Amino acid sequence: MLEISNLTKRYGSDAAVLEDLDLTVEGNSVVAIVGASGAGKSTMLRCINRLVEPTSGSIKLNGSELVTLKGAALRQARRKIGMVFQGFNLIDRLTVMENVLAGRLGYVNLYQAVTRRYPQADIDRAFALLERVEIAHYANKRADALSGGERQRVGVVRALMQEPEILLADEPTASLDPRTSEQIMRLLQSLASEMSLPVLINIHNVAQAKAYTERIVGLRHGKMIFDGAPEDFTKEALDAIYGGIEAPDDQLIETPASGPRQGARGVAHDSF
Ligand SMILES: Nc1ncnc2c1ncn2[C@@H]1O[C@H](COP(=O)(O)OP(=O)(O)OP(=O)(O)O)[C@@H](O)[C@H]1O
Repeated sequence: MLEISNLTKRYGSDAAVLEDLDLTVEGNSVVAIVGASGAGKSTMLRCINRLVEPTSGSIKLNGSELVTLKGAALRQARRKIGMVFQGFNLIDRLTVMENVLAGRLGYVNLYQAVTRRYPQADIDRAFALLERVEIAHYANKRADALSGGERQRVGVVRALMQEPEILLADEPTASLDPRTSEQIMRLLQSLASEMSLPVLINIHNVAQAKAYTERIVGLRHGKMIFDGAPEDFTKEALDAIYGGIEAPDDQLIETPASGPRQGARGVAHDSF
């Protein structure tokens, strides 16, 4: 379980980018973080994995305080936080398997890391996860030979190799075509439930947030102004979050069964 309380972040002496944020996310739960550009979505994820230092407040993962950690304790805690990135962050010249095993770097010793001699159990787990996301047949291919959707699956598996207690995804579908985006969202949703993982997804595409997550958190200027179920995410909530930018009505009526429509997605992504 993730418990964020009174989280505030200021960069230097600038105004707060996150202000007094409270958020609790249980295992299994997929939460979309939406908000206009600059609302503080990435800063929030980066505070959780401590790539950004929170100014004040508390972030607990399964009861352990993350904000005060330093050195080795921080490195150990970071292993428990899986990250999925918009640009996949793979090493192109390495194989899929090598990229995936990089998820174990926080666990193996220096010799194993440098020589890339991973324990057999790690290799077995990597294969099992690659099979789960249906790309095991690409294990020995170079990462740059894969399509965007396949690369993102590698990114997801690498994060899962960390045996994370939470998965953070920063715009995981923004570089993908609409159909592939939906597959990745569905995959994240299934994995959250199979692995009892809380998953936080920063996402600009409101239609996908509504279709593939069970809770939406809306940020505006660093404050949480919506926290509720997708069905309660009305046009008023959308307008409040996006500051009067007129949202097309059809963004609000999508369901997982029908899937987001091309038009709605285009507007959501381009407008926000
Ligand atoms: N390292 C930094 N130093 C100073 N200001 C920063 C830094 N990183 C982010 N900011 C500022 O913090 C605010 C929030 O940025 P953040 O990237 O968290 O927003 P976001 O909601 O993720 O936006 P986007 O959707 O465009 O990625 C912005 O005003 C940004 O300029």
